[in-house]
Amino acid sequence: MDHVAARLVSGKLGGVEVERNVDLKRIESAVREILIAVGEDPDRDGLRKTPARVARAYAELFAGLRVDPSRVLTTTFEADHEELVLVRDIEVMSMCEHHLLPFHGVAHIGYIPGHDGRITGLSKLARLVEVYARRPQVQERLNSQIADLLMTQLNPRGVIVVIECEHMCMSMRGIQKGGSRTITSAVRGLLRDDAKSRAEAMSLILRG
Ligand SMILES: Nc1nc2c(ncn2[C@@H]2O[C@H](COP(=O)(O)OP(=O)(O)OP(=O)(O)O)[C@@H](O)[C@H]2O)c(=O)[nH]1
Ligand SMILES: [Zn+2]
Repeated sequence: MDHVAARLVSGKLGGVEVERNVDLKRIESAVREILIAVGEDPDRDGLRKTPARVARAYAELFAGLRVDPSRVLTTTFEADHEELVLVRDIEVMSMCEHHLLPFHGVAHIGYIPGHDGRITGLSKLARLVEVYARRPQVQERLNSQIADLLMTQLNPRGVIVVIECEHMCMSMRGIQKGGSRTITSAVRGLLRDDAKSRAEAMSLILRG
């Protein structure tokens, strides 16, 4: 197995090099065992390559475990902008750590730059979502990890992250309530402490 494929298709996630390879063979043998355990024949034509496919898919879906998120926001600019910057509807695709089933939806990320007026590239916010989402996750942790890293690295006056997702573990199995969306939020700094700033950000987020 070539090393780039073992890491991820491109070898990069969130614009950052994926650090370690994944043990594809180990995933393959585990998937083969699962297929046998659920009553399938892993040697039938349609399933013969499935363990290897799932291994490559998992290498991709969990590549965020092998990327250092603090390397995503390295580009910052002087912009002399001290008001809210908000990127809405950033696609989120993650895997629930309880059932290893997907949850998907959108993230809205806003921040008020620090007094130095430094901002980051807009795409970096989406890249940060990607790195944290490609791990076994719960929505709440995904949400606070994004907010906390922005606070630490960008040194802004405030951060707000709102995530809305549908969880396949609630739609396809268990309670089977398709279409329900879970909304979580994390607010930090001025956006937590100042009701007017928070209300302004929330109204922009909820407008869509
Ligand atoms: N808070 C939170 N819960 C989640 C998330 N994803 C899945 N869950 C929940 O995790 C819980 C796991 O509950 P358990 O009782 O241990 O597992 P279970 O028997 O499969 O639960 P059911 O889904 O109710 O059938 C479920 O209530 C899921 O809905 C998430 O991102 N955040
Ligand atoms: Zn789940």
